[in-house]
Amino acid sequence: MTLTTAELTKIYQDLHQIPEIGLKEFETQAYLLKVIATFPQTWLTVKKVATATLVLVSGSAPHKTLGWRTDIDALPVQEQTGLPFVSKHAGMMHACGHDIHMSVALGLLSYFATEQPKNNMLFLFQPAEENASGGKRLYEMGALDDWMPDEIYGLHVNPQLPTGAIGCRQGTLFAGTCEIHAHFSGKSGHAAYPHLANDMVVAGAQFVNQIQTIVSRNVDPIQSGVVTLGQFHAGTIGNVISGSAQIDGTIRALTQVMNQHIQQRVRTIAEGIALSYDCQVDLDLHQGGYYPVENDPTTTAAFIKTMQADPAIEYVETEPAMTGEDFGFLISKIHGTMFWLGVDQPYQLHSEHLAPHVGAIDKGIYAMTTYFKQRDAAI
Ligand SMILES: CC(=O)N[C@@H](CCC[C@H](N)C(=O)O)C(=O)O
Repeated sequence: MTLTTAELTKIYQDLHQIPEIGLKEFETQAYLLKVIATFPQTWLTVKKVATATLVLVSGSAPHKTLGWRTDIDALPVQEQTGLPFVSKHAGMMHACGHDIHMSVALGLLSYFATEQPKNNMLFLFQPAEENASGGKRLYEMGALDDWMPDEIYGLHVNPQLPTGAIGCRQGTLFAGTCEIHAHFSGKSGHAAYPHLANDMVVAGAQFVNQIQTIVSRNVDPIQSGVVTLGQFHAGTIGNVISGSAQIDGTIRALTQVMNQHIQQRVRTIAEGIALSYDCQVDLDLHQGGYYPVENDPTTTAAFIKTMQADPAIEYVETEPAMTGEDFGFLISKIHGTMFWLGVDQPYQLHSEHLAPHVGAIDKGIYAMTTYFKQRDAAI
């Protein structure tokens, strides 16, 4: 009854074709429910919460609950992979590998729906990892309360690791992030009369430049941080002075203290620009649940030991990464471990060309089935 490689490949290709933006994963949820309905249901209980799906696997002699979290949302990216199973949703793509994540989760669930564990297991198919802290939302609305896991685990694909390799580390795996949304408002006017207007292209450009000094001048060089401004919209035509500029970006840091320090510098610079350019700034710094992903010492030691002991698993000790994950929130509430699953690609996460190696699915399922069986017996 456990899903076969051919079935998992088909599931992956189907999911790849129906990417949806966070909190709108209706088709994805319907597809997941359809697949889950094909598993033996004897010890499964399925619950829907908006676009999230929670599945409890009731153990034979439960003492604890082991949690597995997968994210289900996609990105507003126009796919350019040329794959025969390309996204059917214009402007949307699984460019962060959540289609692989879901396939691994379904494979794992199909195994434990057939082989009953001793302890309970909770499978959380979570929306909105990319845009709206889906994990934090579910936790805070009490969706996990009845089935709260004692430990929680999750993975993320890694294009830079060989297919199926497992990458992990003690301590921080992923950075904490914080979105920057800055809107500058001045006075529009004719290009020929700058003295009668208040140009937000110039104010915005100064903001972009001054932000570059944060990492070079305000971050301890022994530590690290990133501030990327990925979006700048201002103006409509070359001979009109723009009265507004919208600039969006993201902060990354490996500790919450550093994240907050950088947030404060962004705030101060934005206010300084507003003062010196005599304009208004509306600044929204939004961290949500994107805390640093801090792996728990106990669960991570057990996980790494299992990975290293199995000759069929390629285990790699990885460095912390500046990618973010709203798993950071769940892992701040529930002890657990996150790890990378290699998908061997020349492209980065979020690239319109990303086409993860599908061979990673079986290997991810094998690694986690092995670990969960050992953990289930040990606790
Ligand atoms: C793995 C990955 O790429 N995660 C996203 C998480 C989004 C964080 C948030 N929306 C932000 O932009 O700060 C990432 O961009 O790292």
